[in-house]
Amino acid sequence: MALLSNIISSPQSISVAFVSAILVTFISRRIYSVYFGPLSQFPGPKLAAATLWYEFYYDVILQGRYTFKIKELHKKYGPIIRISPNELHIDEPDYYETLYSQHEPRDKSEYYLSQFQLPGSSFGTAGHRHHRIRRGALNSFLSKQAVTRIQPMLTYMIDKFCNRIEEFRTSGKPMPIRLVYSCLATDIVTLIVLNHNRHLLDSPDFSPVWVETVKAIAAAGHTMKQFPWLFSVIRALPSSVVGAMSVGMLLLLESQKLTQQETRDVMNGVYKADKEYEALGLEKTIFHEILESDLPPEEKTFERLWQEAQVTIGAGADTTGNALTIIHFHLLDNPKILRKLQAELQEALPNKYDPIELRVVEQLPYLNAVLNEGLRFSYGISTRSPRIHPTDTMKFQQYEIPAGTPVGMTSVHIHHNETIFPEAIKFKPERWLEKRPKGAPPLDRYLVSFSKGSRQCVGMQLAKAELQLAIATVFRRYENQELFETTRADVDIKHDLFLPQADLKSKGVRVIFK
Ligand code: HEM
Repeated sequence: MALLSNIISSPQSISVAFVSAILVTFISRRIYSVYFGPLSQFPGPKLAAATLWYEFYYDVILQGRYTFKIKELHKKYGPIIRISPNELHIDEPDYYETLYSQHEPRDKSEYYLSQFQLPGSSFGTAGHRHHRIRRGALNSFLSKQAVTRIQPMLTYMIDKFCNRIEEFRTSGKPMPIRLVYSCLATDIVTLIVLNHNRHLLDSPDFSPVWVETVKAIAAAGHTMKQFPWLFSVIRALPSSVVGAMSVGMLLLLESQKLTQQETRDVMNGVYKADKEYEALGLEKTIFHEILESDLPPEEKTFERLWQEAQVTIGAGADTTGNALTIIHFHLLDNPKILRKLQAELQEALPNKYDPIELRVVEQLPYLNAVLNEGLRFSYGISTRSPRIHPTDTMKFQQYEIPAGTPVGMTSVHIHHNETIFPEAIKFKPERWLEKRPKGAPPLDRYLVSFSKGSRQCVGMQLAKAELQLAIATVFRRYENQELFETTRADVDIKHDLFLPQADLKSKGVRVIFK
C-alpha cells in the first residue's frame, strides 16, 4: 500500500499516468471508430478510417494526390468507401443527382468549409436552411435574364481582350493565355459584383500575381482543413512575418484586404458615382441586391458583404479562366475539330468583326459541344465536395449512410468514367452530338463541372455566356494561331489543389497569333 501511494504521489509518475490515460483513451476511441463505430460497416483502408494523417499524406505532402488515390481505392474496395475517420466517398455517376439533390436537405461539411473560413458567404454556409435564404439574393443577381442584360459589357471586355491579342500578333511573341483568360474572367466578375474594374487585362504582364493568389488560396485549403486554427494565427501576425513564412498566405490576406476596401468603397458610394459602366448594362452591385432584399439586418453586415464578394470573385475568376484555357488548348491541339468549329462560325457569323450576339452562339451545336467537352476536361473544382443529410439516413445500394455523415463525389472520376465517356482521355466534341441509346439519360446529366442541386454554381449562366462569346470571337477573328512549346502535360490534371492543376513546373499554355 505504501509502495503504491509512493508511486502515485511522485510528480513524474503522475505525468506518465496522465499521458498514458490520454493515449489509451485516444487509441481505444480510434479502435472503436474503425471497428465498431457508425461508419465501421463501410469498406476502405483501416488506416484512413483511423486517422486524418492518411489524407494529410496524399493531399498535403504529395500536394493534392488524394483524389487519384481515392479512385484507386474504389477499384479495390467498391463504389462506396470510407476515406477518413468521418467521411465517405462514392464513385457511381448515377448517384450524383441524389447526393447533390435539389430538393432534399443537404448541408455542407464544416471540415470542408474550414479551408476557406468565409462563413458570411453563401458558399461558406453549412446549414441548408440558412444557405437557401442567402442564395435567394444571388440567384436573381446572376440569373439568365441578368446575364442577357450585361451582354454589352461582356462584348466590351472581349473586344479589349482582342486588342491585347493584336499586340501579340503584331510582335509575333507567344501569348500566355492562361494568365490572359484569368484576367478577362476576373475583370468581368469584379465589374458585375462591384461595378468596379480591377483592370487586370490592362496590365502589361497580365498580373501573374493574381493567378498566383488564386492558386495559393486554393492550394492552402488542404492544410487549412486539417489545421483551421492556423488562419487565426496568420491573421494575428504582421504581414512581414506571414510573407517570410508563406508567400501564398500573404497573397491571400492581401486579396481579402483589397475586397474589404472595395466593399467599403461600394457602401460609401465611390463606384456607384462612377457611371462609366452603366451603358454596358451594369447598374447594381451584388451588395445592392443584398441590401435592398428583405433579408434580416444581421444578413447585411459588412463582414457578410465582403465575404460574399470575396467568394463570388474567387469562384468566378479561375474556374472560368481555366475552362477557357483548356478549350483553347484542345482546339489548337486538334486541327480537324478546329476546322469544323471554324466552318460553323463562318456560316453563323459572316462578318468576323460584327458584334457577336449571345442568342446566336447559344444555338450553335458544334460550338456548344466543344464547350461541353472543355468543361468535362476542366472539372470546375477537382476536389470532393461533401454533402450531408442532417436528419435522415441516405441509402446507397445496400448501405444506410447515417444522418450527419459527409459524403463526397468527384467530377474528375465521373468525367473519366469509360462507360459514360468512352475514350475519356480524348477530346471528342462529337460525343455530345451523338444519338443516345434508347432509354439512356442525356449525356449532360453526367457533366458535373458546375455541380448539381441546391448548391450548384450560381454563376453558371454567366460562365456559359463568357465561354460562348469569348471562344466564338477569338476563333472567328483569329483563324491562324498555333501552340508555342505547349503539350498536354501543360493542361492535363496532375494535382487536385481544390482547383485542377497540371504539372506544377508547367509554364502554362502559350499561343502565337498570326
Ligand atoms: C466555368 C466556370 C465555372 C465553373 C466550372 C464553376 C463551378 C462551380 C462549382 C463546382 C461550384 C460548387 C462548389 C461546391 O460544391 O463547393 C460552384 C459554386 C459557386 N460558383 Fe461557380 N463555377 C464557374 C463560374 C462561376 C462564376 C462566373 C461565378 C460568379 C459570378 C461563380 C460563382 C459561384 C458561387 C457564388 C458559388 C457558390 C454557390 C453556393 O454555394 O450557393 N461561378 N461553382
